[in-house]
Amino acid sequence: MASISGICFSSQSLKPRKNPFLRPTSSAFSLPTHSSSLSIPIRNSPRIATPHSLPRHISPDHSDGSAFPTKNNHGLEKDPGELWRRYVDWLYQHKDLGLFLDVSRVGFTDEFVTQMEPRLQAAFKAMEDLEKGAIANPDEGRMVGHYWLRSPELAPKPILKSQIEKTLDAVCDFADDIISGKITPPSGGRFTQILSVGIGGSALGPQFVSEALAPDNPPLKIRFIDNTDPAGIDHQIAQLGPELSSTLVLVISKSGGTPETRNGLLEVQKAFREANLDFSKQGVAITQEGSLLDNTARIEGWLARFPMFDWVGGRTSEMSAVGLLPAALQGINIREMLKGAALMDSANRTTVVKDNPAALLAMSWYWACDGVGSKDMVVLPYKDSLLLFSRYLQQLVMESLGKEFDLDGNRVNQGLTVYGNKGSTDQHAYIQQLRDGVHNFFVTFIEVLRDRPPGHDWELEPGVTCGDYLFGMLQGTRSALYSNDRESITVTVQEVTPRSVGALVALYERAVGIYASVVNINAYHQPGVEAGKKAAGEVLALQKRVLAVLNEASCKDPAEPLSLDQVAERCHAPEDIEMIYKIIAHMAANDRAVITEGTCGSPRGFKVFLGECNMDDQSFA
Ligand SMILES: O=P(O)(O)OC[C@H]1O[C@](O)(CO)[C@@H](O)[C@@H]1O
Repeated sequence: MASISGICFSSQSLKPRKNPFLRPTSSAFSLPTHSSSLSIPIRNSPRIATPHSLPRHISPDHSDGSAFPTKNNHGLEKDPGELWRRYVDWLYQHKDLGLFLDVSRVGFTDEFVTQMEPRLQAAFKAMEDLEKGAIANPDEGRMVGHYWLRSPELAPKPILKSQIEKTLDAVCDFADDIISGKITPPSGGRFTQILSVGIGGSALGPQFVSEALAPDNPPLKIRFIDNTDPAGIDHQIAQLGPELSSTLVLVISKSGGTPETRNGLLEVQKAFREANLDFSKQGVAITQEGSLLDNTARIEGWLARFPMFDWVGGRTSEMSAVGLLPAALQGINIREMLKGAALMDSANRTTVVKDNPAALLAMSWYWACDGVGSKDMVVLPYKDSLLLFSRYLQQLVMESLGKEFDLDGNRVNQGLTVYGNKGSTDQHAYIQQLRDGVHNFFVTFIEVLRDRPPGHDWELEPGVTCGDYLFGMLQGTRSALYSNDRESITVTVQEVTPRSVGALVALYERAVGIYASVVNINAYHQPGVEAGKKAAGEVLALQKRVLAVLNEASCKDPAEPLSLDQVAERCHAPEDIEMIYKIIAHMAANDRAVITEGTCGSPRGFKVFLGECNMDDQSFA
């Protein structure tokens, strides 16, 4: 009997069919009834005809008869004098932070601004209530308190204030003790590496901040396991090599039950066992009190545990222990990060729209994407160290705004797509399409004025430095895009410092919250993610049934393999035959089942049996 232990897929033979496990979570686009009492200002968009030029979820016939702002028929303003006046008129500056926000290259009209005013005022009120401890995440019945993390005095209860302060002190003390060598690994010497195990909001902030702010020679270097990809995990562990014995492992999970993170932990613990190391002496948990992870860490006596709070969401947890502990261990000044965030929060509490940078962002997003996500946000920092900002923002914005229903239960399929990388690198990749191709985006440039630390610059040709080129590329791209009616926002900071990074995080957290209020959605839950997790769980449950069926068959008659139809029937899941084929193919590729009489591209021909019969397996009984 011929056996094939690995198979290849033919795209022709595996035509997409309905996958019962991975049902779409949102149905096709449909028009909701908008029941909010406020009218939503929308634009007629005669500027450039695109399929998305009218908001899709809002009927233009407002019951209150409000007029739509009309737009300049000749595209965006091009007169240099007018543009300069618009730039000066709308430029926002935060003096203490050295941060500027330029929304002049977004073409909103005065009429649009006037019509947005009541919506933004309502959003400010909602934000004020949120900061005072309202249940701002109604689906989960939770307060939303990430702003208190940098201004504990604003926390609505003294106990919360003291929890925040105590945790911050504990983070600082622990990081100091690790760096100074007061706390040492069992093997002696000092901790030299951090291995951070976490995913989503429990990884993206720490990754962004590390890339942005870690010094060239940090006291501890950081690596991340942020997936359940075994090869990726092996790579990280292999890279640590003998330094595993001086690695501090941070296991970060708010819920304490995320499968990818649990798997990462189990894999790392196995590596520790194989190296004869005691994981508990090097493991640190950051999680909600009483979670599975917290209990494990407590029972196993891990080196330390830090709390995550119920009222801090994963994607807004950078200023909690989640972001602060890894940052502090890398020698990053976390109190400065908090200060930058607090200053930005304070600026964003004004109810004067023009003086409120988060509101200016939210208003510009609304204009640029018709309030329905009709255009994508391309984030282009012109600074290598801010490379991961777009990836960080991707979760913050898309997990917050990508919602099927609004707060009144109407199907709205909201969202705002975020992607990006860095300039000027992307000039030589996809900016060709941005300038000339499909007009489905607006850009956010992140500009950093300081090119290099003082005293390090030099002119690579008379009067021109390397940084001048970077500056020129940014300004040139901004102009070239605008001349072809592509809108952009520019956020400028003096330098990439803990303070400016804290301010950027706070700016976007607030902009997302305000935008969500304006479009009437809950920014603080993520029901769609649960659907994918549930479906993945169902696939794994089916795999267990398949294994049990194969095992039972092998025990009865090892010489008689089963067809896919037989396996599906014995699993009582004939409708899941495609998934069963994929499960078997995956196991075969990993030497965990033997497929006989099969050929690539014709799954129906496969017959399958398990190499060994496990008489103890009662799972199918
Ligand atoms: O910190 P946790 O609970 O492991 O969750 C990780 C991530 O998973 C999500 O819940 C989505 O699955 C994110 O919101 C979160 O940041």
